[in-house]
Order: sequence, then structure tokens, then C-alpha cells
Amino acid sequence: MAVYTRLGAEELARIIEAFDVGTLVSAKGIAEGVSNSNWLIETQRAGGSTQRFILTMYETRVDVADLPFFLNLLDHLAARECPVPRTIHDREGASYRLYDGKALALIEFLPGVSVSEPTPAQAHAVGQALAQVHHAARDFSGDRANGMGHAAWSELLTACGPDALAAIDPGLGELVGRELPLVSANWPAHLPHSVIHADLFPDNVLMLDDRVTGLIDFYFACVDITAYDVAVTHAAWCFSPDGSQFLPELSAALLSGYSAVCPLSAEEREALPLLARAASLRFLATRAYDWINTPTDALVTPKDPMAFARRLAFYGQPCNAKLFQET
Ligand SMILES: Nc1ncnc2c1ncn2[C@@H]1O[C@H](COP(=O)(O)OP(=O)(O)OP(=O)(O)O)[C@@H](O)[C@H]1O
Ligand SMILES: N[C@@H](CCO)C(=O)O
Repeated sequence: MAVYTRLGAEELARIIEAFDVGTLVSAKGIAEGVSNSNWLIETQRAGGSTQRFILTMYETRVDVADLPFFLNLLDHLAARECPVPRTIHDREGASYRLYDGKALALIEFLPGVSVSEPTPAQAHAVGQALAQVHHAARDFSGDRANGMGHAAWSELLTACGPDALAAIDPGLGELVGRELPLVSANWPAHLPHSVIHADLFPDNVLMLDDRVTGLIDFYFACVDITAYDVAVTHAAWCFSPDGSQFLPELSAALLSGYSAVCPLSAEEREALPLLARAASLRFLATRAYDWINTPTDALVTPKDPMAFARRLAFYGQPCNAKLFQET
């Protein structure tokens, strides 16, 4: 249950009064998500029309200093027709407010659901939407380093320690020990950079049939290698959830959707197998760390690190490098 902060009806009504959105008529805590507290808010204008919003209270993971980057980015992308929620500024024009020492923001509610068994048509639409974001962000002036780059994966995996990794799986330490230095040594830093989402998993995409209605949860967004975001999205969408099965039709559809909007250069395609190994390491690292460090009585169930160890092993096989080449 991801509502860490309890807010009473009167408190919520006072918070909503700071925005020119009418009066609060309902507020429901949202169970999905693990990082922040989220409420689905409904308000009513004097004329009787109702509107829905998402109220987010940022808990420990998001640094308040990064909020202008995330929230300005949403407004920049929304203004360029990307399917992302607009932020609602308060009556003083601020995109977030502080309440009881925590930051909160009100954003547009978007319809749609997160799919759990994507079809090729849906993967194609997601590829297109990702490329649309990369394209629309080209003239975004904000800058933010990737806090979840290879230094962070190394640190997290070192903090796990060999014994804990071996307890997850006997072969995990060896896999990580081989892949981490390989990815660092071959990092294609010369490739084009842009603002990237960096976490575009199915649960961060809202869809209606084959249409993307919302890309959400931009709280890992940063400036990094553009093709790395394609690799992250590929790793997130093109396998069975446990990583044991590669889904070639989803892969082809995602890549063709992306390239229809932003063609991938030969150099980017060449680098994608390595970037996909990097993406697998990134999620393996955070998942392994959480697996080891989440108390057994916590409300949140940690995600399986092996699902990304399997992806890492898949992308590391030379015969699979060709899947990123144009077909
Ligand atoms: N703009 C929106 N429109 C509609 N629903 C939304 C919107 N933003 C968030 N949601 C809903 O709230 C849920 C939680 O949002 P989100 O994924 O941003 O939470 P989080 O705790 O920050 O995420 P995570 O655990 O993935 O880091 C989503 O799964 C979705 O159901
Ligand atoms: N999307 C990530 C969690 C947020 O970084 C995962 O599935 O491991």
C-alpha cells in the first residue's frame, strides 16, 4: 500500500484550496507505486463540473531539489503533445508546495490502465511514445545527471556483498563480477544524449487498447545516452516477467515503433546489446539491494532480481546481438 502519509479530509481540502481547481469532493489513496504517497482527487467547480487529479506527496526517494526538473519536464512535454500529465500550479504559480516538511504536487489525471501482457501493437505504440519524448525534449533546458548510472549499480552491488548475492543465486556473484567491468570499460559515452525517462516499465505506461494515454513516474528522468532509454524499455517490455522468455515480436514492434519517429543510427544499434546489458545490471542492482535490505515484515514485496539476471545473460550471448539490427 503506497500511502505512507495519512492525511485527513480537512487537511486534503486545505491542500486542494491552494489550487484553483474547485473544491474537494473525494480523495482515495492509491495502492500502486512504492516510492511516494498518491491520492486520486476529485474536485467540483462552482458550475458543477468535476475534474480528477493525482496528488503526490514525495517521500524519501525523491530529492526536492530535483522537483523543478521533473515537473518542468512534464509541462514541456505536455506542451509538445506528448502523452504525459500536466502539472497544476498553485494559486501563486508554484508547481509544488511544501506541507509539513514534505513536497507535494497536483498533476492531471490521465485515463488508461497498465498492461501486464503487452501485445506487439502496444509495444509499437510505446516505442513511438518514447521516441516522441526524446524528440520533444530536445529543446528542454533542464539538466540532471543520472543518479542511477554505473557508479550507483557498482555501489549497490558491492553493498550487497558476495554472500548475499550467492544466497539469491549461486551464479549471481560471478555474473555481476564479469558484467560490471565489461559495461564500464565499453560505455559508449560518445553516443547522442538527451532527456531520458530511464524507467519506462509497463506499470509506468497507461494505455487504452493500443493507444498510449499516459507516460508517468518521471522520477528517474535525467540526461543520458538516448539509446540507453531504448535499452531500458526493451528490457522492461520484451520478456516474460521472470525474464526466462524473450518475446521477439514485442522486440521487433518496440524497435520499429521507436525508429518510425527517431531513426536509430548504425552506431546506436551497434551499442544496443551493451546498453541492454547495462539496463539489466541497473535493475538487477536495485532489485538485489532491495531483496536483501527489505525487512521481511515490510508492506512492500521486493521484486525478483533474477528476472534481470536472466535478461543480462540473454543480452550477453553474442547470437542475440543481431536482434537490434534493422530487419
Ligand atoms: N497522471 C496520472 N493519471 C492517472 N493515474 C496515475 C497518474 N499518476 C499516477 N497514477 C496512478 O498512481 C499509481 C502510482 O503512481 P507512480 O507509479 O507515479 O507512483 P510511485 O510510488 O512514484 O511509483 P514507483 O513505485 O513506480 O516508483 C500508478 O500506478 C497509477 O495507477
Ligand atoms: N521499474 C523498477 C523499479 C523502479 O526503479 C523495477 O521494476 O525494478
